[in-house]
Amino acid sequence: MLTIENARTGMGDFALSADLSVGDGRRVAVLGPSGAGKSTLLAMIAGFQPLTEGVIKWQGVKMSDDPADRPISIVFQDNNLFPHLTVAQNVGLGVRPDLRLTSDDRKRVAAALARVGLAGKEARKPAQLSGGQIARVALARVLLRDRPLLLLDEPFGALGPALRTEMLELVGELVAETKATLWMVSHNPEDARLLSDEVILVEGGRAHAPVPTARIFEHPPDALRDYLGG
Ligand SMILES: Nc1ncnc2c1ncn2[C@@H]1O[C@H](COP(=O)(O)OP(=O)(O)OP(=O)(O)O)[C@@H](O)[C@H]1O
Repeated sequence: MLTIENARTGMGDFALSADLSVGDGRRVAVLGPSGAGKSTLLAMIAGFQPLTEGVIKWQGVKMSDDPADRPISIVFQDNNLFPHLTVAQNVGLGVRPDLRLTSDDRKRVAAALARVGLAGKEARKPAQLSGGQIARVALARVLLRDRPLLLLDEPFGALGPALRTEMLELVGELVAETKATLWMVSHNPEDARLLSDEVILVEGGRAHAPVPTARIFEHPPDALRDYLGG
């Protein structure tokens, strides 16, 4: 379980607080108005955004201050690929940041790429891939890292609706296979409906406790009513 206890952070005149927990294997959509602090919440969990108060615990133990030591993979909107590295190298970074891959590592990279539908694309550079394929490379890296918490910060926001649905379905399969807990920031409530069990609403300087997705759609809070069309 991930527990955020009385946590608070701030940047300039912006402040965000959170006091909530999410069980293992849950799929959580993080929704809320633009600028409300959705990315900030993920950055707090990942360790990029320091807390001014409170603590974040994983399985009851305070997480390391070093983001690299946290049990987390994070994918951002730009999919954080290095343009000068090949697809295989970009994925290999997930296991060995110095890219000294053993033959066993290379097999695992190839298997992860095959799992996301990119068999045979190992030697390409990101510029030689479509938007959907780039997103798949980022997911192959996540698969290889095999961390129990997967944080997605709008990684499919630039894709068209059909492709986005396809990618969300793939994410659903991958988290089911790896039993990871998913935290997904989205601007699109349909993404939440498709993939999440629970919704965390971020608004008014607060990340609220998770609510079952169905209940959010039946009784949308004011902050979501506009883009839920209610
Ligand atoms: N470096 C900074 N200094 C001061 N304020 C900042 C800084 N970076 C972000 N902010 C503010 O922090 C708030 C939260 O930003 P954040 O990116 O977490 O929101 P968000 O809900 O993810 O937004 P969006 O949906 O538009 O991506 C915003 O109001 C933003 O203006």
